[in-house]
Amino acid sequence: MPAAHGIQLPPLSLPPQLRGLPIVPLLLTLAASGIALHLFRVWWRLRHVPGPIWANFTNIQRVLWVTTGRSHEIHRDMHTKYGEVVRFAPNMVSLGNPAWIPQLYPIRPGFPKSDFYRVLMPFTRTGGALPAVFNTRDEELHKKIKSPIAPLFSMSNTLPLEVFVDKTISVMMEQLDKRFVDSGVVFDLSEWLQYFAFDVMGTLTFSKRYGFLEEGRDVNSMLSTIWQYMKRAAPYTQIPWFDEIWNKSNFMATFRSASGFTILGLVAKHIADRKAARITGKGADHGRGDRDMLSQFFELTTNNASLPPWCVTAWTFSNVIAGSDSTAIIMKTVWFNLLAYPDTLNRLRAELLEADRTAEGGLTKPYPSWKDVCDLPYLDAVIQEGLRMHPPFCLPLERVVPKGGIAIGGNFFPEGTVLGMSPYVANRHVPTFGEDAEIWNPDRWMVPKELRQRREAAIMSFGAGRRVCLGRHIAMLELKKIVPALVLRYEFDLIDHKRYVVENHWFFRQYGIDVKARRRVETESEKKTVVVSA
Ligand code: HEM
Repeated sequence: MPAAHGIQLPPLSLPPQLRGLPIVPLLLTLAASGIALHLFRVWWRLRHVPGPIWANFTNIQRVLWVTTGRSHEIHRDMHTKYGEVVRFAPNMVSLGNPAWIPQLYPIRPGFPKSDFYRVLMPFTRTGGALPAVFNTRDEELHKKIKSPIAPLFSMSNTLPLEVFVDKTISVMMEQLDKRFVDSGVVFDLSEWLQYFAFDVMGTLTFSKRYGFLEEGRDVNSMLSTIWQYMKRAAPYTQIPWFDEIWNKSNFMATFRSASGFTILGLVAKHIADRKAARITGKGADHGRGDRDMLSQFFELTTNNASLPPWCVTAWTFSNVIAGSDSTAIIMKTVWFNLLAYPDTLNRLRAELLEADRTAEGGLTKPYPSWKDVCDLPYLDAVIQEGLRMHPPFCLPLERVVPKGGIAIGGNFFPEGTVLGMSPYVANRHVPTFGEDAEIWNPDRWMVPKELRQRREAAIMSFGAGRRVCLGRHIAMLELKKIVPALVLRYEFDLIDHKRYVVENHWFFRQYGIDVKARRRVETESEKKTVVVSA
């Protein structure tokens, strides 16, 4: 043994009583016993819950499910195989019966979101992880940042925004007419619906379209950036402790751009521009005294000093990330299915034409107003069915069982267990939605009131309870505006329904609604149009 600083170290040797024992095998046995004991305890905790064997011991398989892009179907198949309660991971159980929604997603606090949602927080080296209304798990903080903006999203505050939806519709139609109508050019309708949904949210939030519709492309790669962000984040949601080390540490962020950074950059730019405009007195105003949402966000912080300084960023980030893709996904689902099932499209068009004939003065021109169409039963059924078929968020919406544990459906889940229900699974629950739950059938909503209400309460597309979607009225406004507007103006020929592709990485993505467009021959009443300027 070499001397350190001249001190002679004694040779390493075992105590005499241990000499002769097989130390290495002993250590290995001890380690193996420790691991076996740990795995036994992990399994024991939720041993009563059925599921695939590996789910008792590791999260790895559920991470892999998400990487396939088909986790929604895998989750559904797991429920078909194991029943309404399935163990997906050592501490995570998926529930599949919508009757349990009120227990799992109560209105009262005390059933917080799981670490899944922390993964979805954008992270920067200087600012750390940014909590937004959607992803914060801290219930106090959630209340603090949600309460001030909740009134902005009420139905009565949403309706005045209709004029901006109209403007965006007119830009879309101008572009479709110019580029595709009667030219025989095939285009992907799904892309244009996505451009529309984003440009509507851009208008509502910043008084500016992002320019997707005018340019007919993904300007500044914003759409692909959001998609890449989701795609990258989705597998980590299944193993959040790893995200903490890998994506949410300053050390790692030194070497690569942090998650959500680009979108935050875009949000920050809009906020900075607006601050500058406010100083020069050129803040955005819609001209009717209504201010865009960013202006309203600023006003809220001016009057409330107790709000955290990053509030405006968090609210705006929510609008960009939670409000556009989600609505686009439903628009695409509705349109793909209307085209794939032309009977349903014809029936919807007949309902709209009938309304045009019978309503006093006909439907509002050039696009039906919300008031004209909001109560049309078949339109409503079509939108509900679109929401049911492809909910945009398609992994279990996870919550953590509070102190004392909870019994749901005859199963007891101890405190700390993560429970979740996937909207895709709940929305296909056969006893609730019928044997044909896998298939597009708007008629399932044209049923007696009581059954319809039961189905409405069972649909999980907007989430439920305390954390139900804040923007659902805005989404319904957009959906009930764009669908009739396109139905009345165009005939689309779907080239091949097999080109339609869906992928799920927490958000759904669909593409391949390849169509040719023609102008529909309008009735006399429809020809009485008025011009809406963009
Ligand atoms: C069809 C369109 C939409 C669907 C299906 C949808 C779906 C959802 C779902 C499922 C949740 C709850 C997620 C959970 O529990 O983990 C949610 C929350 C939320 N959504 Fe939406 N959303 C849509 C449109 C919008 C729009 C247009 C906005 C904003 C303009 C928006 C803003 C929000 C916000 C802020 C939350 C968080 C609410 C909270 O935690 O208190 N959403 N949405």
